[in-house]
Amino acid sequence: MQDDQSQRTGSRSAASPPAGFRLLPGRFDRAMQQALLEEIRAVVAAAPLFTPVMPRTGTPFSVRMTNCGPLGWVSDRTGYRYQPEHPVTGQPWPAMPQRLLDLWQELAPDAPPPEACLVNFYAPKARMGLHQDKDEATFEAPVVSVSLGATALFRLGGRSRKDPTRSFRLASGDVLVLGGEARLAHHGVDRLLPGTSTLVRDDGRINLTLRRVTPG
Ligand SMILES: O=C(O)CCC(=O)C(=O)O
Ligand SMILES: [Fe+2]
Repeated sequence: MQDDQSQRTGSRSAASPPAGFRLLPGRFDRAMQQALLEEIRAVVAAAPLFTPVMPRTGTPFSVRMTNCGPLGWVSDRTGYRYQPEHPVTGQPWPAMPQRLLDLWQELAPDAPPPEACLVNFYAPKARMGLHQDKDEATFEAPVVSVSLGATALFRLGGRSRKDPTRSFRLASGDVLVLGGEARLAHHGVDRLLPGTSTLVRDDGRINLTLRRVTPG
């Protein structure tokens, strides 16, 4: 028999996940998801979603983005980077909701506070290719990610792009932590599973990714 965790991670025959990987299914209940969604709506009202493009090629991402916190992650033809202002409005990013700062405190008590919360908005056909989160100047803190809305089929690999990958589902309210050995693990979203949540309208998904960018 598979236990619940191995069923979720599809890890029956694969190697065990890297140390520092944590999946907290249902960490946010529906009421907390709703409250967080309202806070993210306020963030998007102040800092509208933009469509990042790939460096050099200018190919648009299928995911639209914004940020909250002192720094925000952006991508344009000149590269990937963190910056204190919105690339279109030139305004500072809105503050990070206290609920997210509390989550970070709970999951990364020894790390300095998060500086960036990237807000990824996925329409039903959006995806995110396999990548590492490595634009930060420090990897001392974990990446903490919160999923809202449609379930994502998430892929997690290793530090090398060639390492084997495993797939699992990230449902609304799930929290994922990539720290320690897993901090530089490759990961991506293969696709969304339609009809899996009513939280975000039109089968959309929002992912919030909290990161420390500069050394503490
Ligand atoms: O949407 C997700 O679950 C992953 C997002 C991600 O990997 C990123 O923003 O770097
Ligand atoms: Fe990532």
